[in-house]
Amino acid sequence: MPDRPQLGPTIFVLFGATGDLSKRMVLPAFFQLARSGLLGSRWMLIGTGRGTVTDDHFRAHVRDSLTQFGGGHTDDGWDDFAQRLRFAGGGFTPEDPGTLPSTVQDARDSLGVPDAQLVHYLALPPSTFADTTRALGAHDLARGSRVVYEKPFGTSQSAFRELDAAVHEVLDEKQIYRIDHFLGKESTQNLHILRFANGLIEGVWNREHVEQVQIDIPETLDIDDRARFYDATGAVLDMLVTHLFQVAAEIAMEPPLSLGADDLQSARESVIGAFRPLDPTEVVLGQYEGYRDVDGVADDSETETFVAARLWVDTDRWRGVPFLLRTGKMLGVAKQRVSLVFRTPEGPLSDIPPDGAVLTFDLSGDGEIDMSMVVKEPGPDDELSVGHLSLPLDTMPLGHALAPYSRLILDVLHGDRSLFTRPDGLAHVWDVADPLLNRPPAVKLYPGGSMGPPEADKLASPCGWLVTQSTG
Ligand SMILES: NC(=O)C1=CN([C@@H]2O[C@H](COP(=O)(O)OP(=O)(O)OC[C@H]3O[C@@H](n4cnc5c(N)ncnc54)[C@H](OP(=O)(O)O)[C@@H]3O)[C@@H](O)[C@H]2O)C=CC1
Ligand SMILES: O=C1O[C@H](COP(=O)(O)O)[C@@H](O)[C@H](O)[C@H]1O
Repeated sequence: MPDRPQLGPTIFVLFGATGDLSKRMVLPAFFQLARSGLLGSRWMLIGTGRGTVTDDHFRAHVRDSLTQFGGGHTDDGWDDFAQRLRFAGGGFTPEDPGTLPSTVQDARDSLGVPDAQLVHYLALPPSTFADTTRALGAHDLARGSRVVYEKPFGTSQSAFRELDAAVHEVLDEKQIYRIDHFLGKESTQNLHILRFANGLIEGVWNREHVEQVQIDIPETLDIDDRARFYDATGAVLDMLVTHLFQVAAEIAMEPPLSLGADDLQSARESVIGAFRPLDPTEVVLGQYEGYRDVDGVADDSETETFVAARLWVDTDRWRGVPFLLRTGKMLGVAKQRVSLVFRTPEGPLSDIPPDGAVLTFDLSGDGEIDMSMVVKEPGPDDELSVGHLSLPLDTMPLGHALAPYSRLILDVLHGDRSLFTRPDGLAHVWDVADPLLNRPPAVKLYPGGSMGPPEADKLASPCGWLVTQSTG
């Protein structure tokens, strides 16, 4: 990231500040930015909610969140951070703004800047996005502001269009930041940086050299702490058409004119228009055994906790190359792997190990890039074997990895929209998902700790999934 200019005076309004996402992700991310000196000194954070909470109670809540989810090191920098926190209660609807307008005015007065940049972060249930946006317009808090929408931004083509229209009645597209935190991961950004910075990689980034792409995010997590949300959502909406599609678009995109925000966003979002609508016979849905016994899950729930899909990208670069996508809960291993499997070359060598040449991006943690290659086994004979090279990104000497939410919030504060989704891309997402949503295959049961229903393995044949239970 090139050096960023100093942040101007900013008021960050966190809607849903006492909720789960704020506690686990947004507040720790904000604290990381403050402690790293990336926020400068001219900012305030206002939490909002429907209850009436004093500033001091809110500060105590924030401190608890940081202790629990921010790595526990709150002492350094806490006093300065705490005195910038305020709470505005009483809810926020088009009819009644509660105390938010007056709290914003107080924050402007404290900063001594009447036109401080307003950033609204909607860490709220998606059902409230439209009304909260209307309320921003009604109470004169939308003008010149930036508004961050959590996912999912719509749950079907029609719901997406309705929400998009409601939001655009109040805001210009340039003010809107639809977040997908997988785009904020260090390794995800390396999908385009590694490619465009290295001719060696860019030269083979196509169907002539790549046999298949795997985007594989198995999780060992269950859904106990968010069962109601999950049961109404499922793996297809929670992960497949959101995070996995955006990562697929990062891989599949054509070179943008520049890595400037508009060009990068355009390249990524427009290739989604070339994703072929999913064929339900190329999708496997699963539910882990015992899911229906979880508190908050319906006894007869058909919600999928696992999805594997074969996606085709109909561009000259990728025609005929399967993109294999897989994710699920309660699986045997937790990994976040994106792999390009290279074709075996024609030539003088026979017995080349299949799938020996693989470039892998590990999206978890600070990220890692790995390369497997077929090499000669040292010794007297020409025995072939597969060797591995690893580049953990946290070993880069000048690196200071930011957590995905920290990176994306920083981008919003600086008005950089490169890593956010656009409505044209999202409209295509729903075109691609529609056949699956309308004609889903039967959900197969799988035992917790396995790698999902066996039918998913057939989708990936002949190569098979690179992440297996023993990879863990
Ligand atoms: N939690 C997670 O792991 C993830 C969440 N997300 C997304 O982030 C957003 C927030 O999620 P999460 O924090 O889990 O949600 P919560 O259910 O915890 O809700 C957040 C807050 O919103 C307020 N709220 C709830 N219902 C309403 C309502 N009807 N009207 C107005 N305010 C309401 C509540 O605050 P109060 O009572 O103080 O008003 C609540 O604490 C969602 O869009 C979700 O999809 C995305 C990725 C992961
Ligand atoms: O958005 C979500 O992402 C998480 C996985 O994200 P990560 O931060 O662990 O990489 C997933 O577990 C969750 O179901 C989904 O809502």
